[in-house]
Amino acid sequence: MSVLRLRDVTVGYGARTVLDGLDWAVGSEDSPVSALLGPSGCGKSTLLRAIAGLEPLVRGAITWDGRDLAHVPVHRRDFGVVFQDGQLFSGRTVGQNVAYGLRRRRWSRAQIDERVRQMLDLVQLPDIAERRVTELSGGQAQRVALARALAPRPRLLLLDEPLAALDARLREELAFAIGDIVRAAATPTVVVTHDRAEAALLADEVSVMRAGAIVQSGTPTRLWRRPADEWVADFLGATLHIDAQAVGEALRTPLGDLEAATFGALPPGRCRLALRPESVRAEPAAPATPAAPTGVVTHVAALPSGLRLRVRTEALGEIDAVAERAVEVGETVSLRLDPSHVGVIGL
Ligand SMILES: Nc1ncnc2c1ncn2[C@@H]1O[C@H](COP(=O)(O)OP(=O)(O)OP(=O)(O)O)[C@@H](O)[C@H]1O
Repeated sequence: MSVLRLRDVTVGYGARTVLDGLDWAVGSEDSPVSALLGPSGCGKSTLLRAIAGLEPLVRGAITWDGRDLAHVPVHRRDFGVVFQDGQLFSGRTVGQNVAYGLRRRRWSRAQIDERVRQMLDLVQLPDIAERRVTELSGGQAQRVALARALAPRPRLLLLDEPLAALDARLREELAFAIGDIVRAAATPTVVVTHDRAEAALLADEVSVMRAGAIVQSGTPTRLWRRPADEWVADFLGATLHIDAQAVGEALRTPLGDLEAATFGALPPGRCRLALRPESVRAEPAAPATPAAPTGVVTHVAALPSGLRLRVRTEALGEIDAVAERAVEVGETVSLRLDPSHVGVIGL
């Protein structure tokens, strides 16, 4: 599989630098789908536009298979692009939309018909070639936009927040589907999103972007388990950071001991842990030992995923936790860390 490499990529609007010496590589065999994840305004769309050839570089280079793209115009890059709202041609049918890039490339009528059929099968919308695009639901429209972008066999697909305009349930369903579709088409793909769950649903590798630079890349699991710093941990959903100390086989924390071996190689001495609400389990039962950490419940909310609590503790003040059994405000609970939801920062 071919690889897109960015080296020292710098892009600005007027005097303002938006991408600042950015290095990145996407499209490797192991990770055909890469997500670019970052908060609003960090430069994700600018980066996608620079890759597409729509923004000039102030400095640096973008190469495809080692070849510099500086003088390759947008239409010669053979990159497919899908934006947030699909941007289908509203006066045309679904089939005419999917055929658009093929007509421009002067494919024959028979080749176009066959490819349109293949693409609509791929996005699981067979039999709608004759339909007007104004009659489609939001999810169907995004599938058609994907079919249109993939039809001319682009060597790279760029998706800019492709699910942002859809409701939550459809977003999740389509996130899996888009991942399947681009892998089936064997097209390396970059998808821009500000939603960490969407990034994990879609991509093999996630790159976290902050203020014009990539701060960490890795599999979603790697990012949850080993966030590069506290900012990355928070952006990925951490609500608390605590100190921990490796002592023999144990990792000592203000919320009890963990088995150090669970975390793989840890540096000797102190480290910092990133906790999400799911990292802390609260039990209404009294603690087994007097030394076990406890807290008093101050808030309870029933979320679809289970009970979410806020608990006042002596050592750490108010912290977030989850509970499997019903608890009430004012109740004392024992607290236990769930190592499968604990991240170690900065390794
Ligand atoms: N055409 C432009 N002219 C001037 N400034 C721009 C232009 N486009 C973007 N910017 C600025 O560049 C910064 C990065 O914008 P960009 O759209 O790349 O961010 P983003 O991470 O995609 O954000 P979002 O998730 O909100 O779309 C923002 O501060 C934005 O205001």
